[in-house]
Formats: sequence, structure tokens, C-alpha cells
Amino acid sequence: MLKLEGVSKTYKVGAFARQDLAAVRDVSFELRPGEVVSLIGESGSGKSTIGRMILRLTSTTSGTITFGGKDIATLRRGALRDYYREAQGVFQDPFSTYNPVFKADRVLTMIRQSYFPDVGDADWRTRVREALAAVSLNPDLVLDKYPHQLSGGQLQRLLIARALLLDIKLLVADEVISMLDASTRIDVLNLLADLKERGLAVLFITHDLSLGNYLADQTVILRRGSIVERGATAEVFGDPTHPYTRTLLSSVPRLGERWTDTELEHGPCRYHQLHPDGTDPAGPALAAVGDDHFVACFALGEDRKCGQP
Ligand SMILES: Nc1ncnc2c1ncn2[C@@H]1O[C@H](COP(=O)(O)OP(=O)(O)OP(=O)(O)O)[C@@H](O)[C@H]1O
Repeated sequence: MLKLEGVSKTYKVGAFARQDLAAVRDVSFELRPGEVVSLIGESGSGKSTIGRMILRLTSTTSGTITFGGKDIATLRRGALRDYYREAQGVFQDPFSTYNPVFKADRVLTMIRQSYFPDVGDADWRTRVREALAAVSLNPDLVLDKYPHQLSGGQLQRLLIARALLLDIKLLVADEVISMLDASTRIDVLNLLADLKERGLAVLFITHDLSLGNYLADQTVILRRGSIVERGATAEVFGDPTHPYTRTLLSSVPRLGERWTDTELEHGPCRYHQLHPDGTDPAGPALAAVGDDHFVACFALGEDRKCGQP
């Protein structure tokens, strides 16, 4: 359904935008209907940039992103609107999406104005109630309230309800629970699991490995803009092969903390970011280590056994 092929993003930074910052490098993965893919990496690894490119909030520098076989970069006006009916994002800070001056349910009214101007009042009220029920929100407790009268979890659910009004097929959930307290976190996670049961595909962006494990069918581990390991969640978590994934897994007890950019020790195995002779700064390609398990590894890419110098 959603396919990223060789997607890269380079930002122009510094004085007079003369420096290049490679935020995402040659990223490829797929998302199928009803599947949750976790995109995991530390701060600055390029996760949000990938989410924003999928939602066309940022352009790609190279590579293609297709949705239902169509290159999303080519979508214009009506076709782009249709895309947003099917693909929506919910982001980390729910408070920033709401205008404190207006009641919170204005986010729903705006969807009606933009997408359903011909739907009658009674029909619209039914749709809103259904969408709120799907996210376990009581209409009497949230409609007609200002954002400051609602909790972060309620505001986040309301944003997911807004997406559901559009009958979406893909939800990009970018750190949707990192700002919520522990009890609300599990509620929103369960809600995402329900959405998956309803056939929705979810790209679950997180810096928290344990949360990714909870939900995802597929896991993608990102480091400095590149995928270092990806595959079926059970395989990646059951047999973490890249030293970076191992480092992340060993730091799981520090739940909720943001990782600083972890330095890896260069051991005998060569599946690190840089080729041992320093000739390939682009990093190694992904090599298969299981049925549905790939790891960035020069040794494997060169048909040598992983771990051999
Ligand atoms: N609009 C921008 N202009 C220039 N550089 C940017 C821009 N957006 C992101 N970056 C840089 O690109 C890199 C990747 O950022 P991105 O926000 O995608 O990472 P992230 O993994 O989502 O991090 P976080 O978890 O902190 O949000 C970072 O070095 C960031 O500073």
C-alpha cells in the first residue's frame, strides 16, 4: 500500500544554506493494510522527516514514495486531497495542533467544511459520534470544550477521531504518546491496536523501543538517517544483529529517556556504518539474515559470515 524506495532527504543548513545535512539516506520499506510498522531511532535519526515526507509536508530529495501504486510527489490538487482523505498524521504535541481560542471540536468542524460540505447536520452528528466512539471518547465530555479543559490523551484521541472521519487507510503516528502520562499511554496504544484490527496501516514513530515492540508487525531501526536493521518485529527483537540495535535493546530499562547519539564500539565484526577501509561513506547495504530480517552489514554484503574480519 505504502512503499518507500531509496528515499533520501538533504536539508540545506548553515549560513546562506551552504551546507548539506543528510537527514534521511536511501530508506526503503513497505507498509501493508492492517500492518503496524515501528520506526525506531534516537533523536535526530530522521524519523519525523520520513513521516513528513510520507505526508507530503516535506519534499524528498531523491527516491520515490508510492501509495496504492501512485507516486505521491506527482499528486496535484484533487488527487492530493484524495490522498489526505486516506493518509493522515498525528504528531507528538497535541496541544500545538489546537488553537486555544477555539473549542477543541473545531478540528472536526474544519474537516466537515473541507471535505463534507454537503453532509447534513444529523448525518454529520452521527459520523462524529461514531468516530468518537471508535477512540473511546464520550461526546458529552469533549464536544464544546476548550483545549485547556481536556487532557493530552483526550486531545490526542480527538485528533485520531478527526483522522477517522476521513476514513483513512494510513495513519502516521509520530511520537503520539511520548508526551502522555503512563496510564494514558497504554490507552492510546490500545486504541492504535484497535485501529490496526480495523484494517488501518499505522507507521508508529518512536524513540522508545519497548513501545515499538508492543504494537508492531514490522520494525525499522534508523540510525543517522539510514536503516541499520529491519524486519519482522519478532526477528529483530528476538535476534538483534546490528550492534546499534543491540545497544538500544540493552538500554531499554531506561524507559522514557531520549538516547544521546550512541557511539558504537568497533569490535571484530564489520557490520558498522563505515566500511573498514573507509571507502564507502554511504554505509553498507541491507543483507538478509533471516526470512524477514535484514541488517546493514558489509561482511554479509560481501558474502562473508557476519563477525569475521
Ligand atoms: N526543516 C529542517 N531544516 C534543517 N534541518 C532539519 C529540518 N528538520 C529536521 N532537520 C534535521 O534533520 C535531522 C533529522 O531530524 P528529524 O526531526 O527527522 O529526526 P527525529 O529522529 O524525528 O528526531 P526527534 O525524535 O528529536 O524528533 C536532524 O539533524 C534535524 O536537526
